[in-house]
Amino acid sequence: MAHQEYSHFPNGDVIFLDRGDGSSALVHLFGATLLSWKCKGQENLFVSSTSKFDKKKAIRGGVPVVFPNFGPWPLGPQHGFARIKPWTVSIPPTKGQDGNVLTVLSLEDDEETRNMWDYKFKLVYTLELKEDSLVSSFSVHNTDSKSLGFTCLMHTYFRVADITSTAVSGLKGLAFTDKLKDGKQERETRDEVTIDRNYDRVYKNAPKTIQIVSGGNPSRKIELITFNLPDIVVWNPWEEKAKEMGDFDDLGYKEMICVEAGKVDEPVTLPAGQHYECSQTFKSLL
Ligand SMILES: O=P(O)(O)OC[C@H]1O[C@H](O)[C@H](O)[C@@H](O)[C@@H]1O
Repeated sequence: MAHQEYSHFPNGDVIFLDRGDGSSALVHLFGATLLSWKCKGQENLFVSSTSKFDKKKAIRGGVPVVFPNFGPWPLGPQHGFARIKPWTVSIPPTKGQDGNVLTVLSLEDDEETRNMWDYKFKLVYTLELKEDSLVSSFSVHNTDSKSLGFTCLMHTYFRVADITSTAVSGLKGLAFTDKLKDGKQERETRDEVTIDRNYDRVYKNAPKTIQIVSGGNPSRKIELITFNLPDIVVWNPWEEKAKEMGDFDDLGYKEMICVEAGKVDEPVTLPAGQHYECSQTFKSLL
C-alpha cells in the first residue's frame, strides 16, 4: 500500500486531498495519476506494488489520464503522452466551507509534445473530493489556430477484494468491440458483466451511470457517473498477461478491474479556440 500513502513520496511529487473524515485522494503529478481514493477510510483504487515510479513509464494503477490517443499510436507512445508528462498544480488542494477539497492540475504543449503531435493545447484537470464521491473534470482547450482531433480516457483501476465476485452493471444491450478478437463487434446480453479470463472490450454509448459491485472482504459498491465520456473499456489482463507485464503484480489481476470511461470510439474534432469538457464521478454507495 506504500504507493498509495502520502508519506511514501518526496515533497512535490504528489498532492493530497483530505476532508479529515476518512475521505481522501492522492494524486501523483507524473501523468496527473490519481493513486488513491479513500472513502470512509477504505481504499477503492488498485496500484500495482511493482509499478515503476521512475517518471518515465506510466504508473501502473490508479487513474492515468489517456490523451490525445487511446491505444497504439503511430505518432507516439501507446495511450498518448498525458500519462507520462509532469503536470502543473494550478490550484493546490483547497478546502471549501462545505468541507469539500478542490485542486486543479494542468498540462500545456511543449517542444516534446509538439514533436509528436504538432498542436498547441491546454488540459485542465479538476478534482473535487466530497464526503462519498470524487468528481474528476477534464477539459481540453485548443489553443492552436487549427482544428485538432483526439481521443481521451480515464484509465481507472478499481480495487476489488475478489475479481470472481465482481460485476459491472449497466452495460446490457450495448454494442462492444472485443480487442482480443481482432475488434469483433458483439452485443452484451448480460445484466451483470463478470470476468473470468483476459478481457479487453470497448462498450459503446454506455448509460451515464453504471455500477461496479464487488464482494469479498471488504465489499464495495461504486457508481461511475460520466459526462461526455460515452465509451466504457473493461480490461483485466488475467494471470498469463499479468505475468508478462514487468510492472504488474503476478496475482494482482485478482484484486482489480479496469473500468475506463472514455471518448474513444469516435474521436473529438475540436476547432481552433474551442474546448471539450468531460468528467467522471466515483460515488461510494456503501
Ligand atoms: O499497458 P498499458 O499501455 O497501460 O495498457 C493497458 C491496457 O489499457 C486499456 O485497457 C486497453 O484497452 C488495453 O488494450 C491495454 O492493454
